[in-house]
Amino acid sequence: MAKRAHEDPGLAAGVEDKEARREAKRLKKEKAANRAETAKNAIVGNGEKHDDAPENDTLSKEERRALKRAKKEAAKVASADDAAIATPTATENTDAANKAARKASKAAEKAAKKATKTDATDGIVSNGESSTVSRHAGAEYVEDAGLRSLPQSEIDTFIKDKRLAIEDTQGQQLRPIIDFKYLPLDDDQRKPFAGFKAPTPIQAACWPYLLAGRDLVGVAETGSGKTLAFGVPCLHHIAKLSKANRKSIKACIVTCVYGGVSKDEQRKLLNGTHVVVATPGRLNDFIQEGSIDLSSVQYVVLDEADRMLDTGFEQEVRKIISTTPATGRQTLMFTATWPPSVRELADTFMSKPVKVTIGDNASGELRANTRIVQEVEVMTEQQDKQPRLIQLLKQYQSGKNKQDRILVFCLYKKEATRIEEFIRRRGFNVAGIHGDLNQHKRTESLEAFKAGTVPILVATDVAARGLDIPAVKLVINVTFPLTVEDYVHRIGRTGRAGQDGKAITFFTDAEKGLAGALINVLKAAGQPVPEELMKYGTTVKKKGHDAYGAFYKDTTEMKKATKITFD
Ligand SMILES: Nc1ncnc2c1ncn2[C@@H]1O[C@H](COP(=O)(O)OP(=O)(O)OP(=O)(O)O)[C@@H](O)[C@H]1O
Repeated sequence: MAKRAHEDPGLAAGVEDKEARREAKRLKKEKAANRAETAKNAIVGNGEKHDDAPENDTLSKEERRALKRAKKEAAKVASADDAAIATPTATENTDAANKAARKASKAAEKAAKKATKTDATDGIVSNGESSTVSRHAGAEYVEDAGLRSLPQSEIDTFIKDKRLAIEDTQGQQLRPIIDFKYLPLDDDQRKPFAGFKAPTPIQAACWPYLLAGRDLVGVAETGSGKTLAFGVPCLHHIAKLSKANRKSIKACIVTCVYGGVSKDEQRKLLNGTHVVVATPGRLNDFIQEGSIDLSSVQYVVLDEADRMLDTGFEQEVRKIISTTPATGRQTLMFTATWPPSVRELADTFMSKPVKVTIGDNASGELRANTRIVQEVEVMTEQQDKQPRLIQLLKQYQSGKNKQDRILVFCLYKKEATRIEEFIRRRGFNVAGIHGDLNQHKRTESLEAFKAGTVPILVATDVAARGLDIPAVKLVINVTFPLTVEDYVHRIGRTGRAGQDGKAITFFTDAEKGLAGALINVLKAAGQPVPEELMKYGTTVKKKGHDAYGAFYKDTTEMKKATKITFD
């Protein structure tokens, strides 16, 4: 039974020791409070603490271990305390307890010091002010002095001219990196854009937030350079890791670009890989068979994010994300189209993301690249399509344009095969890419088209998204896709990287349900709307197709956010 100190004078020394231990504990608590204060200072603009500035997230593995040790020691001290109370003769234990208390206190102090240091280096210096956002361990962004010293008017002009909107519920304000020279990279990391003049708007706007470790949704038209927008900070992040910490997969980029490469080949490549780029299905296959481990991943990108989150892929993506760390993970979503049906779902994977939208489109309306001239030809008869297609091919591949690349989209694999054959029989040099062809054939077709040796490629929607084929002059939609989002992606294979492009679309009664949404896309891009299309009406069906409709909720945009004005 516990004895009180005054009942036994022999306990006096023990009481003093206890006092000392209490003092040690108090000190430790104080340090923890300081540490919490440091974390609290990891705030963004509006003074709210960032949800994800948890103590442990900012610590390295080593630091976490030290903290764990410290906690253990503290627990030992606590039990030693109890023992001292419970056993009058516990004085002989107090030396050990004192030692443990000192050790625990020291370890906690060390961890706190390290943590403070980490928090400090996670800081962001922007506009001359020093503030801290410790979203992810190691995330560090110090705004370049040159960028900081630019007159605000120059930044404002850039934002206005590029029609850039940044929404951040955290109110963090970071200047867009309007010139490559303001990127904190070494020479090696500059190679991917060595030939480019300036960052594209989506790159300029996203880079600072991504380098600062923030979660982010980036919405920008097709061909606007989104790949480097997430790729550059990804590689920078990995390059910064110590060799020991770089052993496993650190970044995972999930895309829906067509797959089909042999598993064996890919499995071999996984060894020693830092970045994995994969389709959801293949990635889950590897996770299930245990050939890939994403538990050390710190950077997750959903490219073509709307597609990744729609009914076809959502569960696959959920499974993948559940195998990555829940905290300390930076999650990014990039897309050219951002239907309301997936916005709320997207939020469930991210923590207070910044939203960057290019093109006066803060609400994320469905928008096509405005450099693409869009023509819609309404046809009453399906059989009118083939002769018209040949007419167009002749027209656009004549004289000096003989080798111009033309991408012809069909809806179904069988249709694509039929159209490819039909075009070939008419004397054109053509290749095909669709799901019925084996990977070897697909790659061969794609390479020939890219190289320009085969200037016409007939494709299904496997080639609608993500494929970057330079200098496609014309996209012809022989059959309209199942959604208007897919239409925007299909035509987005032309007009890339600042070039002009053209898209000609055959539209028949069969697609009349999509007429309203198509009219909106045409109008938003300043394109003419043919009378014959208007006759189908302008109603936009919320549930155009299962792939987008099943989870449709008539939500407004993302949660209310502060629009940054950079004043
Ligand atoms: N800063 C830049 N200046 C000029 N060209 C660039 C720049 N950044 C990227 N590009 C080029 O622009 C093209 C399109 O880029 P990318 O494929 O990243 O577009 P995207 O926005 O991801 O398109 P999509 O939505 O269709 O997938 C690529 O050929 C890329 O090399």
